[in-house]
This record gives sequence, structure tokens and C-alpha cells, in this order.
Amino acid sequence: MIRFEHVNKRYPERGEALKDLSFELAAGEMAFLTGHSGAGKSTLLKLIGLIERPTRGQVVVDGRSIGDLPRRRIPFHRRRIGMIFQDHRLLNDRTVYDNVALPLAITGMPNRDIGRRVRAALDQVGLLAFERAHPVALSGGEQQRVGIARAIVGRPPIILADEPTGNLDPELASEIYDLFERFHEVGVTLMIATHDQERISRMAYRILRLHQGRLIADSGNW
Ligand SMILES: Nc1ncnc2c1ncn2[C@@H]1O[C@H](COP(=O)(O)OP(=O)(O)OP(=O)(O)O)[C@@H](O)[C@H]1O
Repeated sequence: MIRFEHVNKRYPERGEALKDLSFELAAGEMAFLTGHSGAGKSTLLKLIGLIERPTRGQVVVDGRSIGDLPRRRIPFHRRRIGMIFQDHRLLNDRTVYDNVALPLAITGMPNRDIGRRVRAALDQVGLLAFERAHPVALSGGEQQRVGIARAIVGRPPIILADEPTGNLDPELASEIYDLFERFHEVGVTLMIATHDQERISRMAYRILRLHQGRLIADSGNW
């Protein structure tokens, strides 16, 4: 589903963020990505989402090398990926409904279909009652779940999460990880970047560990 082949990423002003990175994530697999701050976790996720492009090597998603994907194909590629960020990046002047509807609205989907999809996504994250609320009126955990609803509303086969629970207390974080496991159970491919060592060792999924841009451990290959 996702394959890195000898990938390097160099930021002109900072040097190499990823070095000779190779791994493969199978369809339906759930994996954690960990490592110190600055190890390259966000960069790796950005390469999959085509927010950044590799300097060398290939990133293959769904059997297609995305490095040379024409600009006009990028929106279609991104629609297959739900991205979740630590700071959830919600629009505070829009309702919860509008925030979740946004990725569908820009595809030109009819409003009736959008309504059905948005309510299904909000139901999955347990926020159906909040569709008219504004994000500021919600708790941190609820806001994060709105961000998750927005990521899944297009039913992407891949979910990438970058420190999705960094600002949440352990109980709220557990709720978010329960959700990820539910997505995993229905066949979504997930990669979750986190510093939360205690949780990832307890949850017993594959762990990819970066250190200074190199993959230094991969429990899937042990
Ligand atoms: N847009 C950018 N421009 C220049 N350098 C960058 C950019 N993004 C990341 N870097 C650099 O690349 C390296 C890897 O950063 P990255 O954000 O991928 O690490 P990370 O493991 O996600 O860190 P954290 O856990 O702190 O989020 C760091 O040295 C960082 O300063």
C-alpha cells in the first residue's frame, strides 16, 4: 500500500531530514512511527501526502510512484488519504458540520450526499449532537475528534496521524486510539506518529523508529 525505496529528503536550509529510508506498509496494516523530536516523523508523513517531495528515492502508494505525479493529479491522491494533525487545524468561524463537510464540498459533491456523509462521520466519532456547535465551544478531545471526522469523511483507505493526542489527557487519548483501532478493524491502513512510548508498547502494533532521519528499528521486520 505504501512503500519507501531508499528515500532521502533534504530541506535546503536544514540538511537531510530523512536518509535512505526503505520500508513497506501493507494494505490494512496499522503502524506507529516514533523517534525523538526532529527525527523526521512529520516529514515522512508529508511525503506520503505529497505535502513534500523526496529529494531521492521513490515513494510508492497503491502501486504508483508518486514522486512524478503531475500537479493536477495531487488532489485525487490526497483524497485517498485522511490526515490528522496535533493542532487539528479547524476553522473556528465555521460550525463543526461545515468543518467536516469542507473536504467533500470542494469536490463538488451534492449537498444531500454531503449531509449523509458528514453525519455518518460525526456519528463514528460520537459527535452527532455537536454539528451546529463551533469548535471553540468544544473540549480539546472533542475538537480532535472533529479533526478525525474531517479526515475520514471522504472514506479514505489511508489515515496518517501526526501526534494526534499530544495535547490530550490519557483518557481522551485512549478514546482516540480506540477510534484508530476501529478504523483498522474495517481495513483502513494507518500510520500514527507519536512520542507516547508507553502506549505504543502496550498496543502491540508494528513500530517504526526513526533516529536522525534513519529508520533504526522496525518491529514488523523482526
Ligand atoms: N519545512 C521545513 N523546512 C526546513 N526544515 C524542516 C522543515 N520541516 C522539517 N524540517 C527539519 O527536518 C527535520 C525533521 O523534522 P520533522 O518535523 O520531520 O521531525 P519530527 O520527528 O516530526 O519532529 P517532532 O516530533 O518535533 O514533530 C528537523 O531537523 C526539522 O528542523
